[in-house]
Amino acid sequence: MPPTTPPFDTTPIVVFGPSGAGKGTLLQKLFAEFPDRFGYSISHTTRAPRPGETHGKEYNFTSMEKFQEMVGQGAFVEWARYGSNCYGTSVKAVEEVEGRGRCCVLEIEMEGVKQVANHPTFPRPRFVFISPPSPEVLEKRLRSRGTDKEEEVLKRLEQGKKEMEFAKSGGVNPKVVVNDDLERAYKELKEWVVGKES
Ligand SMILES: Nc1ncnc2c1ncn2[C@@H]1O[C@H](COP(=O)(O)OP(=O)(O)OP(=O)(O)O)[C@@H](O)[C@H]1O
Repeated sequence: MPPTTPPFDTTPIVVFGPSGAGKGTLLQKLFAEFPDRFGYSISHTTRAPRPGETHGKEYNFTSMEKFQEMVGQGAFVEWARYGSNCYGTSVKAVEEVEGRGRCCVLEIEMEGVKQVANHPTFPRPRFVFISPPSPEVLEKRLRSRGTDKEEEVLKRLEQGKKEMEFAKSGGVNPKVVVNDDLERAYKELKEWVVGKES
């Protein structure tokens, strides 16, 4: 699969998969190997900025009223409410990454993936699902990552099952990369993302 339009294909890439499957680990490798090729979009949020956070840098901070207005206008590729705050990726934020000549990478969860796939105007991105080799390995990785309490681990595993079912359901028909051996999985992801030229 060669790179397409000059200098390369900037069609956004949606990365999803169970928590602990290795999305962050794989993307970190990709961004490190290709520092000028990819970018994350700046999300909108209704939560207040934390000390040190700047509007337009970490997030586009916005009021709930404005956020809801944008939802009504179809301005978000995907959005969600977590607790009392809303978070979303705007079409414009994705286009800004493309405008900088970079390929926008969206690392999102299942509900967001469904919204992206069903968005009325947003062009279809490329979908890749990062799968753990097995549920047992996923559990082991989540535990050895050591970032979550027991209750959180169980919640992530439960949600992970739903993500696995969704990926198989044919809704978005993603490229599937099984993250068994990290170097092998990375090579497969890289070849799918950038082609075999690198
Ligand atoms: N191929 C692999 N073999 C062994 N361990 C791995 C592999 N890939 C990732 N890991 C480890 O598994 C854990 C989970 O990986 P990571 O944090 O990248 O997952 P994630 O999908 O980004 O999770 P989240 O959605 O919660 O951010 C980490 O401790 C990571 O170092």
